[in-house]
Amino acid sequence: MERISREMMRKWLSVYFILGSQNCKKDPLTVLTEAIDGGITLFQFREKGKNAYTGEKKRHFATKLQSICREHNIPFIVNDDVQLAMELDADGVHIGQEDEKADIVRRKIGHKILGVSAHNLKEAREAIAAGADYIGVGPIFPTSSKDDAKEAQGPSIIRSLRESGIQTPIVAIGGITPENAKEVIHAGADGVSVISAIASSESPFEAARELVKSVKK
Ligand SMILES: Cc1ncc(COP(=O)(O)OP(=O)(O)O)c(N)n1
Ligand SMILES: Cc1ncsc1CCOP(=O)(O)O
Ligand SMILES: [Mg+2]
Repeated sequence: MERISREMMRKWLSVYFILGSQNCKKDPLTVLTEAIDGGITLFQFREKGKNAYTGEKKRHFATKLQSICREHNIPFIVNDDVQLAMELDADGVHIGQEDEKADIVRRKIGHKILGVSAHNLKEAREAIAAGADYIGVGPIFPTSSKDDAKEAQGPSIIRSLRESGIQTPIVAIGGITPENAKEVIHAGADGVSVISAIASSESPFEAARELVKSVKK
């Protein structure tokens, strides 16, 4: 397997859904299946926060979500837990500034997809130098899905990264909805990453469809 091309990465970032057991109103497996039917392009398993599964329960839950992704050809990314990603032979890993260092993770995962969170130009440049295939930028808008989230920066952070010459694929995250998704795409993001817009929706299928439409417009 080779490193993913920028072109393919941009396509996959289009509507990037993140989920953990704590985010869902109904059965997470149903939520993921509906979201896939609605058109999501990439999935991240993010099991953290209050009452999050750990150990064997976490691993078992991850394998169920991964099977659904495999059935539908949706790449499966693991948040934070590099060891779990390797054990499951996931398609990639997402890490942030407080996690294991990106260059070390790149060495561990070979050519799997590496996503790294960045909040400013310095972090973005370091992530790219360390081997990130994409950067996750946010929170763009206020979010209640991450306890330790930094202050929202607005879509201007993405515009400013692009104006500073960052050409690596970028996904915007934090408080993104079908209503504001267009704004971040116009600012230069390749896609949007969401938890609550899909996971807390009465209809994850409709929510995913609306996001797909907004990102395309
Ligand atoms: C696509 C994407 N972007 C950013 C994040 C946030 O990662 P991090 O800063 O490590 O915070 P946690 O998600 O680990 O709480 C992400 N998960 N995905
Ligand atoms: C994981 C993460 N990183 C920055 S904001 C955020 C949470 C995004 O969740 P939501 O889409 O519900 O605002
Ligand atoms: Mg993290």
